[in-house]
Amino acid sequence: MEIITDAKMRELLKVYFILGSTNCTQDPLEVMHQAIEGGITLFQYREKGTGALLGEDKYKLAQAIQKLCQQHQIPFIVNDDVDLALSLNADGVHIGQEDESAAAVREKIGNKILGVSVHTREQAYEAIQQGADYLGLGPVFSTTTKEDAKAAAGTALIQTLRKEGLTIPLVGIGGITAENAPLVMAAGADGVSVITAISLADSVIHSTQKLCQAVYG
Ligand SMILES: C=C1C=NC(C(F)(F)F)=NC1=N
Ligand SMILES: [Mg+2]
Repeated sequence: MEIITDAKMRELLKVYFILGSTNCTQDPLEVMHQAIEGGITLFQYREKGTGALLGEDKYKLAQAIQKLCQQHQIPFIVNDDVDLALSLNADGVHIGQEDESAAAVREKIGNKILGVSVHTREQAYEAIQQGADYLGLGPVFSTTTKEDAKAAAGTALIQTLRKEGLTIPLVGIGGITAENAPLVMAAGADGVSVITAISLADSVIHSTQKLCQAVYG
C-alpha cells in the first residue's frame, strides 16, 4: 500500500464518523449501516471510556464494523490501539498526545494512514515532522463525549495554522453538528469529525445527510 496523498486524505476527511459501543444506544452495526448510507467518507473505531468493550468483544465488534466499511470502500481507522489496528490490517491509526509518539507508531504501521490529535501549534509541527498524514484539531465546540476533553478552543488554531501556510490535511472535532460545521470548513478544515451528532441522532441517516450537505455547501 502506497503512502496516501494529501489530496486523497482531504477527500476522506470530509465527513469523518467516529464510533464505539459506548456512543450509541442502538446496535452499533445498525448505526454504521445508516451512517454509511448517509454518506460518511471515513470511519474511526474508538472503543474508550466507561463501559468500553475489551479483548475479544472489542476485537469482534471492530472486525464486524471493518467488514461493513470494506464492503462500501470506507477506510477503517483504529483509535489508540495500534496492536488491534495491525491484527485487523486496518487502513490506519489515530493517536492522541498521551499515546506513544507518532514516529514510533509510523515505524509499526508502515504506509497505513496515521492521524494525530493536536491542541497547539507546537504539537501540530511536531506531528507533521514525525510523519502524520492528517491532524485532528479540537475540541472546537464543547463536547461531553470525551471524558477528559479540554475546553472548547473554537476554530482559532485551525485558522492560525492555515495563516502560517500549513497545508497538511486537517479535521475539526468536538461538538460539531450540521449547524456549526460550515464555521469549521470556513476556518480552513478539510472536513469535520463527528460522534454524537450522528450516533445519537433520531435518524442517523438523515443527520449524516445534513452533515454532508453542510460540509459540501
Ligand atoms: C481525540 C480525537 C481527535 N481527533 C480525531 C480525528 F477526528 F480523527 F482527527 N480523533 C480522535 N479520536
Ligand atoms: Mg504527508
